[in-house]
Amino acid sequence: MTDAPRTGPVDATRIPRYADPGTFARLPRADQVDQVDVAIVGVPFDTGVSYRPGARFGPGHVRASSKLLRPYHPPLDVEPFHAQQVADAGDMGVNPFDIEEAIATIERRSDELRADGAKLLTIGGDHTIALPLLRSLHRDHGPIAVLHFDAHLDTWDTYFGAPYTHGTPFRRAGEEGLLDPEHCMHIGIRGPLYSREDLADDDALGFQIVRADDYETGGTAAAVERMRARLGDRPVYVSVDIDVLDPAHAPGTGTPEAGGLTSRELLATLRGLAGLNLVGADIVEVAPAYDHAEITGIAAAHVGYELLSVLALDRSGESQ
Ligand SMILES: N=C(N)NCCCC(=O)O
Ligand SMILES: [Zn+2]
Ligand SMILES: [Zn+2]
Repeated sequence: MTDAPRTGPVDATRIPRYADPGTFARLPRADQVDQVDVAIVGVPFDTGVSYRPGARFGPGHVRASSKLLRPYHPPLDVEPFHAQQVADAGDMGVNPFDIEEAIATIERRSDELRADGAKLLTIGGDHTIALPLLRSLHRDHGPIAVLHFDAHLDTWDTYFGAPYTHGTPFRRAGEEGLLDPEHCMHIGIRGPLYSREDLADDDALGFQIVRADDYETGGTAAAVERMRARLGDRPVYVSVDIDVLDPAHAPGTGTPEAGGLTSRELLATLRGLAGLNLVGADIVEVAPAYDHAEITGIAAAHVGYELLSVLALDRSGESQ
């Protein structure tokens, strides 16, 4: 990274926030800057869902809900848009009628967008998209420590015989050798399963679990401690299914489950990643048709801001 001046967001004291076509956080487009450290990229795809559709509209909604973000992050003492060049690379053009073609496109576009060293923060889209993104990252980093925030395990085998769905990406990733089984973790798991075997299968893939209920007993600090111990110094991919939040904090999603994290707990947990080796991240399952007053969109935008802030600390070599 050089000390070249960075192009930051549009100044909200000169051009009102609601005035322009929406990039994430009013950042420049990728084609407006010389070099990109972190690319925000939308993946408007929801053909993998098992219940409510609509996450294909997630990228636009999260961008629209991100206009109020400001340049300075006090708890981490970092300016995520100045410590690194962040830019919005727009949306991938993925086929809504052919899941296998869609995931091949996502994998190829991830390779292309990362070719010059940019890291990706991807906005879904349903959780299916994590599989091709991990395939792409595995080529550069080998087995990945996946930190997965979700109400659901997403390690099921098939739905209606279909192997590529939003409930199965981490099962496929494990089978394909993309995961580092000593260093993966789910956070926020809760609710009914199909059977006991779901947990045994999940365990065999290498996931440890911080359950949503664990926040009741140990609080955020204990969750962060377990998370950091599990991830160590491995290359970490952070996958945030917005349904990790309680439906009160994220109604706009396709498979809501009661009893989830508050947005404060999620944001504070993400902050606990400072200093770890993040190689990429996604925010998935935002389905705006079920949202109200941008509750879910704003939560997702702040998740993005926390991720960009810990990425900035990675790059500058600072840590908490
Ligand atoms: N939201 C995600 N990623 N997965 C949910 C799968 C839930 C199910 O239909 O059993
Ligand atoms: Zn989920
Ligand atoms: Zn999920």
